[in-house]
Amino acid sequence: MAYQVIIPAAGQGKRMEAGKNKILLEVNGLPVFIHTLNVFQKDESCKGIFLAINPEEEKALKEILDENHITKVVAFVPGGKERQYSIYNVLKHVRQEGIILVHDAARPFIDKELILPLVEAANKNGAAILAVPVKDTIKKAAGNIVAETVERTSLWAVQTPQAFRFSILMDAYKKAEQDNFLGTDDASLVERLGQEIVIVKGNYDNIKLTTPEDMYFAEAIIRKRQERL
Ligand SMILES: Nc1ccn([C@@H]2O[C@H](COP(=O)(O)OP(=O)(O)OP(=O)(O)O)[C@@H](O)[C@H]2O)c(=O)n1
Ligand SMILES: C[C@](O)(CO)[C@H](O)COP(=O)(O)O
Repeated sequence: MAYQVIIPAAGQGKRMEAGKNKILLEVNGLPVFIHTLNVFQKDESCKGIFLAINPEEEKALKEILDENHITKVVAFVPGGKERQYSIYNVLKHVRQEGIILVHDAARPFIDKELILPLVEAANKNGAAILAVPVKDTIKKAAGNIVAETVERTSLWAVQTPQAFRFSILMDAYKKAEQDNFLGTDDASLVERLGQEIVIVKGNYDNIKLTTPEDMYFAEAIIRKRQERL
């Protein structure tokens, strides 16, 4: 089933403390964002990649994409101050039909086998997200004092891709703009429409590279995958 994908890549990577956009860091000899885009480049169901970028990185990104034979990028759109604004900027450039995925450039280990069930769930239900059961106990706190232990069996650690019927996602973004609402994922905007969101169980390899230690987790994931070959 065909889809298009928005890949937000316009962050600064502050928490990675690398002094540059973390999606340009290399894992196993390739930039993080190339690992990510390769998955969609190789997926015949992916009919177009739309990138939110930092304009000052455009030339370098295009050179790297050419070197790696990534040919499906349809548009390079300037990102915004927040992840949500970057995605909204891109949405206005996407063909307004079918299923649209949003996937973080900073999540290079998405398993291609998970994309079809996610797209099918979004086609059937309107919206679907990848998530994994939380493994740690989660508590709410006031400062450093525990306020509440959150019951774990109903908790999920949400990932990307997140998949939507295009019209639903666009309506959600328009409402968030009208209401001046800022969310940390796209599904939180869609939930505000009263739209049901289906969870598709993902896997724990699909980490978001966020802080320095995530880079050695990344090396371990690559090694595990190479051993399987
Ligand atoms: N204004 C922003 C912020 C983030 N992103 C992208 O959204 C994804 C998830 O964001 P995050 O992990 O928070 O990346 P950064 O914002 O770069 O990280 P930090 O918050 O540490 O600066 C990343 O691929 C990032 O490039 C984006 O396109 N535009
Ligand atoms: C969208 C996301 O990856 C789902 O877990 C996450 O919310 C992004 O958070 P970030 O702080 O913008 O990286």
